Amino acid sequence: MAPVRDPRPIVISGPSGVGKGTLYGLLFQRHPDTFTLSVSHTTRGPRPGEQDGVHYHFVTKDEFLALKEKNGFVENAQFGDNFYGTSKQTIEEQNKKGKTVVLDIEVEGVKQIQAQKYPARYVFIAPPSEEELEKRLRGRGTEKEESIQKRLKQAKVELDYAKTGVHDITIVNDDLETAYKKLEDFIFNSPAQETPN
Ligand SMILES: Nc1ncnc2c1ncn2[C@@H]1O[C@H](COP(=O)(O)OP(=O)(O)OP(=O)(O)O)[C@@H](O)[C@H]1O
Repeated sequence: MAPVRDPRPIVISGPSGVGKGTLYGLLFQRHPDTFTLSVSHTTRGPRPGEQDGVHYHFVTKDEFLALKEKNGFVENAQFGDNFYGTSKQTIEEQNKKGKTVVLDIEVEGVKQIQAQKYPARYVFIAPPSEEELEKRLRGRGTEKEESIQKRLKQAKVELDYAKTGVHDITIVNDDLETAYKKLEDFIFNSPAQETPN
């Protein structure tokens, strides 16, 4: 397949459990050396087995805030006591290596990237129905009941935001292979944006 013509990162969002990871996992597997998942910065400590620069860029709170002050993040958020963010430098370094960067982020992050008009392409992954989303979340077996309820509530926020029409494409992940083909086609075949002179 021809290389990705559009150099902008692909921002993938959608409710938890809809299949984002499954879809871009297939993309990475079927197009080796083409894509990379953006490595976030975080102030939380590494968990056993997590490597700096691979799973996260582990930084101190001071380092994080300094980078934020310099407008170094395309998006950042605080969860509990910890800060998380995607740095512009991380995206640009991967771009220079010829990789298309994939970002998997929540609605607030999407809004931040859009607010600062950072060049990106926006893909929203939607569930065939709320019932099916709940089934997948439960079927994955990774979440406790409380977490499932929280994710289902947040799903409504994500779906409402998608209805405002801010994404370049919405893909319903019903049949996995069909959804995958739509994602692949969008990434490889949608015309590259003209760069203004
Ligand atoms: N098209 C599909 N049909 C049926 N099941 C699917 C489909 N796509 C993904 N799944 C299953 O749904 C569950 C959730 O998928 P996945 O973990 O990829 O979701 P996610 O959107 O990345 O979630 P999170 O945001 O929480 O990381 C998994 O068990 C996965 O195997």
